[in-house]
Amino acid sequence: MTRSHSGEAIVLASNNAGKVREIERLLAECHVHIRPQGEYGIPEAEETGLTFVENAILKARNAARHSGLPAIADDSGLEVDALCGAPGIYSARYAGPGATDEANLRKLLADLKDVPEAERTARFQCVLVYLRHAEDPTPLICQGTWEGSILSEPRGTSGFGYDPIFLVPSLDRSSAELDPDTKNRLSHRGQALRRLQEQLSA
Ligand SMILES: O=c1nc[nH]c2c1ncn2[C@H]1C[C@H](O)[C@@H](COP(=O)(O)OP(=O)(O)OP(=O)(O)O)O1
Ligand SMILES: [Mg+2]
Repeated sequence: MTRSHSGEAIVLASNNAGKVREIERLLAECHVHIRPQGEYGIPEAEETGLTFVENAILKARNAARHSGLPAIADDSGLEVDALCGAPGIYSARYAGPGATDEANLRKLLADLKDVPEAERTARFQCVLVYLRHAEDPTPLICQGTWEGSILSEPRGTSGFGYDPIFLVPSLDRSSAELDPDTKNRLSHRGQALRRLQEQLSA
């Protein structure tokens, strides 16, 4: 952990409890001390970027600025080929501002109702950004991608977001049917976090 001052907490710039659980689980293994931004009463950043990396930087900078601590942010989403990459960076607000996971997932199923199985390919994208402080000019940026396809009905109860309709072809299960360690081993977020850990300890 040479990039963060030893023992100092890192703020996790996310209000998504599902993400926080997954990231905490992975980072616990390497003794990184992270605290979700909710514990510091940090106001939510506006996600005005046009790319995952821009939004992740905006979120991390907002958390670092308000806390005075290093920060990690995750910007992620689902790209569906039949929808030309939508909902993409707008995944969290696909059914409108402040939409629930359930509303977003239902809208996606409705938009794909006439799309045959073979054309329902999709992938999760995750970009993680680590800033040592709000003005850090050299953020660490790591990415992960998870290929799959969109089911026609939800399956499983684990995870969050679009997990119940994301089919992991190699396992013939939805990502909401995976236990947390299996999801972290395969997922876009797990891949990005392992890369970030390598960079943090380099
Ligand atoms: O592993 C995943 N399994 C299922 N769904 C997922 C996953 N990873 C991202 N997603 C979906 C959830 C949300 O609709 C969007 C992320 O949006 P994104 O703005 O990055 O996060 P958010 O607003 O939920 O929380 P926050 O910005 O506070 O971190 O993509
Ligand atoms: Mg968000």
